[in-house]
This record gives sequence, C-alpha cells and structure tokens, in this order.
Amino acid sequence: MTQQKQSEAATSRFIDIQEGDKTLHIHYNDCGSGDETVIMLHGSGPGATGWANFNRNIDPLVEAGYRVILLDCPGWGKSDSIINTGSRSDLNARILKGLVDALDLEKVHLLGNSMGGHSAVAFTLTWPERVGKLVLMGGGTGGMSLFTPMPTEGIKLLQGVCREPTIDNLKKMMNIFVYDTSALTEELFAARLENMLSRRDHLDNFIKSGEANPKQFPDFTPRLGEIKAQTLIVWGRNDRFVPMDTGLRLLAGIAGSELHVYRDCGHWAQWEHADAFNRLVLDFLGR
Ligand SMILES: O=C(O)CCC(=O)/C=C/C=C(\O)C(=O)O
Repeated sequence: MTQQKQSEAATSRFIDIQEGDKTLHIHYNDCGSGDETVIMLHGSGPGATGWANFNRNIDPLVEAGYRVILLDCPGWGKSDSIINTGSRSDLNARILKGLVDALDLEKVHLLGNSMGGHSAVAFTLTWPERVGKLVLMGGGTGGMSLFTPMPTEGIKLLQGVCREPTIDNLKKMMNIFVYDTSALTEELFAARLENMLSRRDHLDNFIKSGEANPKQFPDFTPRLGEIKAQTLIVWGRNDRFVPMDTGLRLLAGIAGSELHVYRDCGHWAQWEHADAFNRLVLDFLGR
C-alpha cells in the first residue's frame, strides 16, 4: 500500500442534524472536490467508521475527480450515540438526507458497505431524485437467507464483541471479516480496539437497540422494483456476515443492477480486494 494522501484529521467535519426531538452531532470526512460526489456509508461492526471501512478507496476516487464524503452514522465513530428502536436503515437515511441538504448536494452517488448498503437502499426508496448511482457491497437489505441460518456466525461474533469488547473477541470477529487473515496486522487490531473502547456508549446502545427492536434492518425485498438507479452489487464469495444470496435477491429485484462476486473474499471486498474494487467502481461510475 502506498502512503495515503488524504488524511482523516484534515478532512474531519461536524454537523448538527435534527432527528425527531433530538439534535445529533454528526461526524463526516469531506475529501477532494469535483462536480460529482460519492458518499460512502460504513458497516455496523463495533469500531467501524467511514474512515476505518474505506481508507483504501478514498484516494483513487478523489484522484479520478470525485468529491468523497464518509458519513459516520449515529452510534459510530465521532458521531453522537443513540438507542434506535425503529429501522436503523431509515434512521441512517434521514441523517444522510440532513447532510446532503446542508451541503446543498442535489444528487449523489451512494456506496454502502453492509449496514451502509441497507441505508443507501432506504435513502433511495425515500428520496430517489437525490440518487445518481448505487454501489451496494455486502448489503442492501435485511431479510432471510435461503442457505445460511440467521443470524450468521459473523453477526453473532459482532454482537459478542459489543457485549464483551476484548481484544480476543475482536480478533475472532475480524478473522472472519476477511478470507485471507494473513493481511490482518496487530496495528489494524489495535486501531479498531481503540475506536471501540473510546466509545463504549456506542457498543452499549447497539445492544440496547437490538433488545428494543431485533429487526434493526428491515427486509426491503418487496420494494426493490421501485429502484430505478443503476446499481452495482458487489459481494465476497466467502462472506460470513451477510450471505451472498442477499446479493442475488438485490439482483433479482433491482432492474438496472449487475452483480460482481470476488473469489477468495470475505465481507470486506473494498479492503481485501481494494485495487480491483476501486477499478470496478470507477468503471461503473464513469459509464
Ligand atoms: O446485520 C447486518 O445485516 C449488517 C451487518 C453489518 O453491517 C456488518 C458490518 C461489519 C463491517 O463491515 C465492519 O464493521 O467494518
């Protein structure tokens, strides 16, 4: 990996967004400039942030002339925490709407990882006129799998880390994020552990949210036909968090969609196969 050009500190921004009767202080990173904007939405793992999920994808998109915005959803990173009792996909979509309105962005491309994919679909269903293209990676809708018992082993480990945020539990979870564990370094584990432990409130509230409403990510399958945006669906063949047949459901439901499956790839295609993923996304956005 070459030295990263954009830095987290230099691109870090905050905004206050009204959510019901609360004002949430929301963190995002704003990188590069360009006529077209790509907003990246991270997954729901403990310690995830826009930067943690997408640090291998920012520079190539910025260098290709896109403005790249990474939103930390409520309950993650430096954004305010929240106990969420409704649809978290829709909560994140409302926060995203607040952000695009405040930044005066008429239309944006959305790139979502896992929960971020679910949230991108929720946003598209409610505000289709604000969406250019969609990239859904390892996510896009909740719902059952025909082949894999739910919750998946990955989601069970993820919940275990939130309940008991130890380095051992974190390593068990991260070891199945990816196909090739040799790429996971002690430095990466340490950064993720620091993210987690610096915001214990996020972990506690994630568990409380799940207890209040176990269906945080609703099944959008019956509504997928409403999506008109051109959509690139990306999956890892060896995903142990969100089963690959979720990608097939998205492909069947969204008329303007195509699916790319990486071999030797877990739930973090954007990280594990970063170079190929960046080329794929740039080709799709540029068409
Ligand atoms: O439960 C779901 O359907 C979503 C799970 C999810 O978002 C997991 C994401 C994990 C990461 O990508 C991460 O923590 O980096």
